[in-house]
Amino acid sequence: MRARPASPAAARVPALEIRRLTKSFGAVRALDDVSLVVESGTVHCVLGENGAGKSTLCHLIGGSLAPDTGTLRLYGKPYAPRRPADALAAEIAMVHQHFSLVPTLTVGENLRLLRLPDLARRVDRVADEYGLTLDLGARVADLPVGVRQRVEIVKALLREPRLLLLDEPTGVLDPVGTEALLKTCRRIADRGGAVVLITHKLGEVARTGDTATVLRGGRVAGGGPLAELPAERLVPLMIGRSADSLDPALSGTIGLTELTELTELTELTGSSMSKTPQAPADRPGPSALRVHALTVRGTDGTHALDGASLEVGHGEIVGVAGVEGNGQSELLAVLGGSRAPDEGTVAVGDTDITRATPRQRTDAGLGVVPEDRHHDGCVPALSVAANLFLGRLGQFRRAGLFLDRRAMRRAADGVLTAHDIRAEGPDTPMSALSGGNQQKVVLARELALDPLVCLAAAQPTRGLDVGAVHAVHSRMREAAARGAGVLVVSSELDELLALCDRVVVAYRGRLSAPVDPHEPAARERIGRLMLGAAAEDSARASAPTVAAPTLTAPADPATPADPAPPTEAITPPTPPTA
Ligand SMILES: Nc1ncnc2c1ncn2[C@@H]1O[C@H](COP(=O)(O)OP(=O)(O)OP(=O)(O)O)[C@@H](O)[C@H]1O
Repeated sequence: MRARPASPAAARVPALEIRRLTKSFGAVRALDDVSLVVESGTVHCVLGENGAGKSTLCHLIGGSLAPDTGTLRLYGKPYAPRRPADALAAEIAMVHQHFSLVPTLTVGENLRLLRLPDLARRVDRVADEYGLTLDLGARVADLPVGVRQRVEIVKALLREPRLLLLDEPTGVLDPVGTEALLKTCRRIADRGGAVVLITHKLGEVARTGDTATVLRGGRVAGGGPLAELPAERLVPLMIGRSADSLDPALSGTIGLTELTELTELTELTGSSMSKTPQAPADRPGPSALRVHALTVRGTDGTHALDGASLEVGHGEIVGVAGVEGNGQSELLAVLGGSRAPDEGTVAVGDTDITRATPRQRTDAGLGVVPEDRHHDGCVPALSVAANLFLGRLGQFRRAGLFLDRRAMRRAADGVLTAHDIRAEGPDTPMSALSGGNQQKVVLARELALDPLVCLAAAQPTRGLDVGAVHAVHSRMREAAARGAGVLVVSSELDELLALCDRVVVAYRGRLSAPVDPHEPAARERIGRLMLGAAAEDSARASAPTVAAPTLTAPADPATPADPAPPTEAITPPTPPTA
């Protein structure tokens, strides 16, 4: 980011002025008379529940959408972008919720697509100034989503923009990555640039932001300098009810624990924990999920998963913590069937699904919420109803042939209401939903599996507003209470501590022995395991506890899962020094 001229006159000109912006999609008014000002030298946070209009605002500033009415001014001059190239020409860079990288190319090849002069110098400069280094030779498809996000952020910074727009950038980052990004935002603002940061995390807002605007139902619900907007004023503006009404377990997930005003909430954490119910005798298999000695090797022989073992009991919620890139992505990919393990077995109930087809996994009762649900979890061009019943459309076929669309719509309507999914209707294309509402669709679909023996979810509350986080936690607890095993991979340690019965830590492709999140020093112990302390001992200790299971084969072995394409291994990141 280039330093801005420091003349007093220049300092008074806002970086961005938005006046009375309105944008509708058919009958949906996504933005309604929205005005806001972003001063240069500041981080301006835009907050609001799922579907409030935040991304639409970003798209209007970034030129990928045009407003119906309203005007924008950039550094004092009229600004009316009609296409993204106009925004780039005006030195605005954006990082969207969904990645725009070409997965089959390397990081370096993706950067070269920007066609920027002096690319090597720019890459070095971003690495020096912001500490954002990249492995230019790594293939994007092989990178965990957090690293892909870092590539997107570097891409934006390479342009040396005057205004940087970040649409929920930290959802896919682990705490270390989040911290680095927030520092980057701060540094940009301190050097005279301007940042618009869209986030659901109030802790991030408190640590990084200078000013905020809260959107609700497409309108400005409030805003101003954050010094005058403590959390107890922001939360009601965002969700229409007071912070006191929130489940204490939520406070960590949305970052409230970092706000001194609300620390007392965290003391209550634990009061609403799920309690492991007695598993009825007729549950299939000895446990809901058994992962035994799973190994996934890269083409260079390094281990992305290195003999990882894990067991989730019926009615139990088990969390996987860890710094990103320590095998969590590969574990979910193996469970979802997009990657075949080199060694080891996976069983759901009493069914071996190690090499099962997606259909066989579903039939065995395994629901999977993948890490990158936009690409792997849904089909954006299909309707919401089709996405809700993906893989189960057969239940709506009449005479084995015709799809009873009315019945499907009726069923979808019920799910939309039950899960508070904000969509015009079941026929709306998935691509027209806000990011958080897409996430709710994927979760609703996987939770509705019948039978649901085990749900494996990566970052289940990523991108969800505080109300939706509350609902998702409740649903996962309900699924466990009904006897399903729930495996949650999350970069939010607070979320895992609040939600789980046991937490294991991924480190260099291994999983530690479980930690009881209710023990007094659980956070510190997990933190040490995340940095590798005692990981070897712990992994050794846990290995014999999961014996190689004797299992039945899936019902239809006719179509074995495709072997995973050869991939380059990702070297786990060097753990940060404490
Ligand atoms: N291309 C589109 N076609 C139709 N409706 C759309 C389209 N894009 C957005 N919408 C609707 O506009 C409203 C605002 O969506 P937007 O994505 O801006 O919300 P958001 O605040 O970013 O939500 P989230 O936090 O879930 O990402 C929603 O009702 C959404 O369904």
